[in-house]
Amino acid sequence: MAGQQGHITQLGGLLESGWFIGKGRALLSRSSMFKASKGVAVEMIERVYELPAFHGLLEGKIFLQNLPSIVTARVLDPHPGERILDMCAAPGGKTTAIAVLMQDKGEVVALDRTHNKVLDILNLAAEMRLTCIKAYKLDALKCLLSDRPAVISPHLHGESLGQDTANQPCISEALSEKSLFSGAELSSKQSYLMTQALDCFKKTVGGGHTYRSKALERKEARKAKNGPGRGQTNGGRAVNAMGFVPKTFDRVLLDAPCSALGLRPRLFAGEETLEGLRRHGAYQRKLFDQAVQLVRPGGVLVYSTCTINPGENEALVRYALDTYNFLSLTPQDPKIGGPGLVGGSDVFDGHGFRCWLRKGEEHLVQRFDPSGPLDTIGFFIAKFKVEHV
Ligand SMILES: C[S@@+](CC[C@H](N)C(=O)[O-])C[C@H]1O[C@@H](n2cnc3c(N)ncnc32)[C@H](O)[C@@H]1O
Repeated sequence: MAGQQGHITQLGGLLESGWFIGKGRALLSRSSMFKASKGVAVEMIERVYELPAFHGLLEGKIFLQNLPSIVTARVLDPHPGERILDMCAAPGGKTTAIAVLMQDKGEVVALDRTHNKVLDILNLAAEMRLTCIKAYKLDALKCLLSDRPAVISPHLHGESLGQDTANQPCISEALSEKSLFSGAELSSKQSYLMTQALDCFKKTVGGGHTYRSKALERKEARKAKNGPGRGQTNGGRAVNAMGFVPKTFDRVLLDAPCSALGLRPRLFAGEETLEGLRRHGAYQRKLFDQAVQLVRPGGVLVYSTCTINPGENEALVRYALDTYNFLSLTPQDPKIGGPGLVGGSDVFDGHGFRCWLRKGEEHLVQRFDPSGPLDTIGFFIAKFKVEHV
């Protein structure tokens, strides 16, 4: 694309490998376009394709997804009736794709650490009329109940307990015989926590002696007047989760926050430093350490990113396989992306990101190259079988 502010610009071109998508008037100078992170750069005045905007159109029926995102949900291979965890879920693209594949039967637990993003997930689920999605606000670095101090969080008392007991994961875990008594060996800390949660539940709800704070009474009055609010939220408030019992999910998806170096179009690039890339890698490993413990024996863990940085992709796989001997890479279906990178690079030395895949492992992952013929965003998917006992 060429042009100066105010000039008519041809977008795209009639190149053999490209498209002519129309003519537009540049509203910013070329240099401002590449500096601005927001705003309208070009006003389209003549289009070849009159494509409508997808968002807001056919609400609940269409949700625009990148091809690798759909592939990720399919690679996870969720089945109706299963219990799935989507650890970093907002805005819920993959969460909803998973729920659709499960025919809305079973449970998809979707987490995000940001309150409003949890509301986005709930809104999207409500829009698509998917009832098996339960979204909670939780820092996925603190997903494991065994990591919590052996005290009951204040949110178990009073208001939130009275409002939405069914949606409190720790309580529903505590009440679920499956989690409490079948197979999952609980540490003394977890048992203590469970007992406390049960006691708390019996005292406040089960026994009929419900404690009702003034704040709860005010909230209930508002709810009676205004309706229940959006989705499963309490009048627009996301529910906090405390964490989950280890080894209780059939499948876990970690679609990790990343450097997003695969995203296209990317008008503003060049912010990342090597140190920043390393920080992403370190953060992803911490999230992975949580994810791996939540999968039941024989279950599946899928790790994905929308970056092309091997330090966040192949190096994470190396870390996973070298750290957890009960993990193995498992073939993916569908397999559309190319092979992963074998070897390593000294550029990533010093923080354990130097080593990537070993020969033979490259075909068990999918790497989507944004400059390749598939014309997708850059993306990476690894699928692990979890065999711990
Ligand atoms: C790559 S996006 C997820 C995209 C989403 N899976 C989808 O397909 O729609 C990463 C998300 O992780 C969330 N996140 C980052 N750190 C987190 C943490 N410690 N706990 C929970 N969520 C986190 C961010 O808020 C962001 O929404």
